[in-house]
Amino acid sequence: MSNISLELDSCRHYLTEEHIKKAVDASRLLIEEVGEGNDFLGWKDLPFNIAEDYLGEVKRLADKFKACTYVVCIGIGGSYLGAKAIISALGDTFSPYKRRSRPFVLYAGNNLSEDYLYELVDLLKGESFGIINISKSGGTTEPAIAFRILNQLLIDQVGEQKARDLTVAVTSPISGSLRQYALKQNVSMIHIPEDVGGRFSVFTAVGLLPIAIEGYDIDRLLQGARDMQKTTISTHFESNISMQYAAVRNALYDAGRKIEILCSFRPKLRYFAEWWKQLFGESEGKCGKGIFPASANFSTDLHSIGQWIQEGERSIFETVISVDHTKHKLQIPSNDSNLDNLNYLSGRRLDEVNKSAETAAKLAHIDGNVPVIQIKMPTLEEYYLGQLIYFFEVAVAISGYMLDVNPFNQPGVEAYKVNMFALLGKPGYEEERNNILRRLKRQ
Ligand SMILES: O=P(O)(O)OC[C@H]1O[C@H](O)[C@H](O)[C@@H](O)[C@@H]1O
Repeated sequence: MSNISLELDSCRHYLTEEHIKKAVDASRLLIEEVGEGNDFLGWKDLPFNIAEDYLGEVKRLADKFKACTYVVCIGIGGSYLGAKAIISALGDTFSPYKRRSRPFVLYAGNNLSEDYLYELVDLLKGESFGIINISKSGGTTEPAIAFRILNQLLIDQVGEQKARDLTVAVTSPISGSLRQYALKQNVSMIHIPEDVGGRFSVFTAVGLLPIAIEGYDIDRLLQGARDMQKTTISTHFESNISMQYAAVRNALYDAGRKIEILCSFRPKLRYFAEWWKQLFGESEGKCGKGIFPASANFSTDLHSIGQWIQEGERSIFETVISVDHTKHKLQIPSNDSNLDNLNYLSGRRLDEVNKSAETAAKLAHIDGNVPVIQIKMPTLEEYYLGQLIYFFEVAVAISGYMLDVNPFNQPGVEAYKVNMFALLGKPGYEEERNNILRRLKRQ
């Protein structure tokens, strides 16, 4: 079985002995569990430690929804991005418009848009649907509001008892209002281990349950993660691609490359990049430090921000996820009139054109002084996606430690929440409310 690999040709010269040493030291902190945030390292051994009972329960809960047309996955941040990343990478791009034998997973609670929820409710009216409500803390505002609205719709459509049967709560085993709700209402509940943070939770029910509902192979996903764990939980620089990636991106950062653009020529990886942005953004962006994680979808974006990438400020580097094989084959047909001048491509696979675009962009960007890191994966299958997720999880932990920040907290996310609660008049925020109202009057 081949593996995901890393190619650093255009940026290896940025690496110094000092960066390599820092990366080895950071790996040691992770492996010996003595770095900051070491009470949130449950993700590290999850692929090996996940109990058969727990996995069995995930599969049983997924089966509960078999007869539903839709299952709404309610959650925000780490509580939906991993599932959406994997499901989008594995799925048929046009599945919303095709007949399916499995339930279709929809997402809610990741924004506060009234139109979004109205339109979702409108779609679900009269349809058979279920809800998985995912929140580690159990009290995040966006998913809580979405659940209140969708739960009411479900009760109106099928009655209280059936609505309970069609709901699963994925939350903390200890505290939070979602847990209290599930206990009081006798709703099925599966826990997120306390020592696994939201953005590291793909290999818990947070990611596994929606992925299993869509019918994908969660055992293969975990196998990929396990195989990646064997080489990345190690201090051996030459064989540890997570450590190499962490080292080179820190070297690039020290050389003034403050923005990393995760790119791919596969639209199916668009949401993978969204998952990656949360993982790296929340883990590293603190204490006035951190690479800004951005993303681009090529070749689409070569026709928009491609200009900036080629000739704009040289503060960027690119990390390209290259996928070797497609799932389907499609040839470009010949055409007698050749009015579009495309006959030189007749009979050739579209993937050949896509790969040429990828090589062309890589060379052009290197020529334009953009360092390019390449991550190669054989196909978009569960096994390799499991590898890729785990590869990035280890990399961000090492990279964060190299930067001397705690990669496992996200204190900055609270700031907007406090202001929002104050503005909305949430009990307990009276003083903040007075301050913020005074401040707004002044503006
Ligand atoms: O799962 P929850 O507790 O609802 O949290 C959902 C998300 O929101 C928080 O504000 C954090 O920034 C994220 O790291 C987290 O994944």
